[in-house]
Amino acid sequence: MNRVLAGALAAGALRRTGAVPAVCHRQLHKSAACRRQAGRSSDDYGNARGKHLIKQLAELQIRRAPEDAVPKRSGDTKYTRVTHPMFSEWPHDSKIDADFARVQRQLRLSWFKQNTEVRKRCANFGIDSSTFVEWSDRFAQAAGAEEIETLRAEKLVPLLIRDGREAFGDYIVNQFFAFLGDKAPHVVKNIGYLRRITDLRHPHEWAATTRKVQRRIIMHVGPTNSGKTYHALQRLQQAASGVYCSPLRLLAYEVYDRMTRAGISCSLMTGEDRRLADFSAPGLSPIGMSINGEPVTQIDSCTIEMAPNKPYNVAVIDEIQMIADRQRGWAWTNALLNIPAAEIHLCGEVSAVPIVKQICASLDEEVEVREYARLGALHTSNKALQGDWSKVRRGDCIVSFSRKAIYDIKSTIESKTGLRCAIIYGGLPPEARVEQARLFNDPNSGYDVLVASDAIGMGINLSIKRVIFVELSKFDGGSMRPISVSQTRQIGGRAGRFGSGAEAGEVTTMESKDLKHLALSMAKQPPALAAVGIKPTTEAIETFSHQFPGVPFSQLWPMFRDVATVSPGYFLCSFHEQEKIATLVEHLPLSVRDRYQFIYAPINTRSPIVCSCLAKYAAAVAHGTECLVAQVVKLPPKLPTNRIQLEVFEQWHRAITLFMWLSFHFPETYVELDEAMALKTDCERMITEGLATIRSHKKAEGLSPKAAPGAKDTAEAAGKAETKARIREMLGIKA
Ligand SMILES: Nc1ncnc2c1ncn2[C@@H]1O[C@H](COP(=O)(O)OP(=O)(O)OP(=O)(O)O)[C@@H](O)[C@H]1O
Repeated sequence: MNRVLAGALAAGALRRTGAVPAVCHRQLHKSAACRRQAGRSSDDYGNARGKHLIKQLAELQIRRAPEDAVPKRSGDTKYTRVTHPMFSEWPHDSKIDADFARVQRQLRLSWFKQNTEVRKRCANFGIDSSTFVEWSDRFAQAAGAEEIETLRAEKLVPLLIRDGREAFGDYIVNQFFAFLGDKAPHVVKNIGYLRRITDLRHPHEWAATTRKVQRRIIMHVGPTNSGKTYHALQRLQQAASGVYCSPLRLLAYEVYDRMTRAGISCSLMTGEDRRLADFSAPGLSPIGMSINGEPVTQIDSCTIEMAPNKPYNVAVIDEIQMIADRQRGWAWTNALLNIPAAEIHLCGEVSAVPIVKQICASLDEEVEVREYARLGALHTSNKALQGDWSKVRRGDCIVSFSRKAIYDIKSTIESKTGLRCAIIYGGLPPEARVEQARLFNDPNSGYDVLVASDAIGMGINLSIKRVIFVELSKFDGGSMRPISVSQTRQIGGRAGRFGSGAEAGEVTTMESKDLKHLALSMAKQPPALAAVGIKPTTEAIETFSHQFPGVPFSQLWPMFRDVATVSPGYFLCSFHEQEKIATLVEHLPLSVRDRYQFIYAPINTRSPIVCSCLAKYAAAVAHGTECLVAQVVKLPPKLPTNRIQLEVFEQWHRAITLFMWLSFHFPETYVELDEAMALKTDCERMITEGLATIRSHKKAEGLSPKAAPGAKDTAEAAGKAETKARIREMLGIKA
């Protein structure tokens, strides 16, 4: 079958087998002339085609009906089209899946051979065009003949479905270099050495001292609101020394606050904020020892990226399922592998159990699993709101994933129901999110409803009675993707928080068409995690860079990824954001180490203000001068009066927190930490005051309920143009 497929592919005969829809075939063989006519480069074309194929996959997932699939047509018993949201976690266990999957893989391999971006990446290693054609052909043939273990359909298809086109493309290129290293080492100069220095197969060996510690791993798993974190924190509170590792600054601060209030000396370490434990209590000296020499309780609360490698009695790592996150997963892996604590408590979803057990087994460490049931009932309603915003009531949380839609929904609800809405989304500073949550939770604040994005999925205690999903798909930077089962459950599970006064929670959707999918997701366990993220060490990047003198850092980074090797059960975290940052500071004379620091700065490269500030900040390090926050950050003098102006403040806030983050990495350059903190507080005040007064320009009365989110608004467009002009002015960019 595989040979047949491989041959068929080469002969362009896939379509005749009936295995691939005609449209795919046409897409694959569209001529260069067509591309020119469409005004696209061949690269763009490659991407568009990739997108198209992914869409085809979504629409054409023909397989045997699983027990929980939604039948599209009555009487269709043999096959069913399974789309959203099961698509994001497509099981691949039946025969037809495997066959279909092989076809998809062939399509991707074919894409690989034709993609100009791939050719460019190979050219970075000195592979010329004809050599590429020869060896990519052999590679595709070997894969088609199932000769390459790592390219078997069972492995590739979940990867494609779960992680998307970009990660999949990276994986194929990486496997191509592995193939060359094996079969044609002469094609790439020094390939053996390059693969040795990019060998990341043994991450547990990076912390040799931890391996000497006898560790006990305890996993607290269960659905949201089941008391997992509560139990782990109870244990931490009793420990003589310990650390809490949080996915969010907000949560790290909450634990710091909780410990300090309980009279336990606790320090806080986040990227932007460091607070030492208060040893001013009588009998305690500043080094953490009581006067008679007995050690005192010392707890550290930190964000996961800051997890220190120092000995503790107890370490708590929260939201362990994030270990599989494509961007940040490495931080959880580092914490799990490296913290030398006698007891490690992991809190999170049950989906993380198998992979954690697998990793710990390789370390000869046993895992004890404690499962918890949800505290308080949660049910999925069998009725949607059917687009009727007047049905929104007190205690509801409306969930949408676009910032603009959130403001529009707020405006619509306020005008249609007279209820007042608080709002929470990822772009708001954590302090403003806490304030909005407080307003929503406080029955006397005058706020009744919450309109929020998935930012509520973690870390904020909310007294929500009912969660209403306006949509179940989210833009992931490249395309709209259904949110995963895990995300849906995490967000939906916010309804009926234990101890919030709303013990029985309800989940529903705005539109009836989404209700079935919501019910499926809420009833389903997220699938077991397949792999955990890692990132290369600075030393590995440094050694690699010496092999390519003169090659820009932004290019070095993907080159490293192309040849690196990781063990099964691990993946290299996405570098795409890092590549963008590397490009921003490319022109500056920075050392490899300094560049490495900058590219892991926690910034959103879609924010023009933050990007511009980063370049200015980095210039100070490169030129050895001091950088004063006031020289770079220029807060607008007036309060924001619309959401576009508010966005400018949000961006400035991120620029200030970036300054604070850098001040811990380059203390001699960024010296005005106190001034930065004052500016940050000022910015937060203006955002909070702005939020209280902002109303959409739109007359929501006249809008149809469905049109409310995402509707065009000319006043806002004018506001946007004005704000853009202001941003340009502030950044000194000519129009
Ligand atoms: N045994 C308990 N006694 C008192 N309060 C509890 C208990 N268990 C949990 N809680 C409270 O219930 C709420 C939910 O608990 P917790 O945050 O530990 O749940 P979780 O399973 O970690 O949920 P999530 O994953 O959503 O954070 C918290 O406010 C917590 O303090």
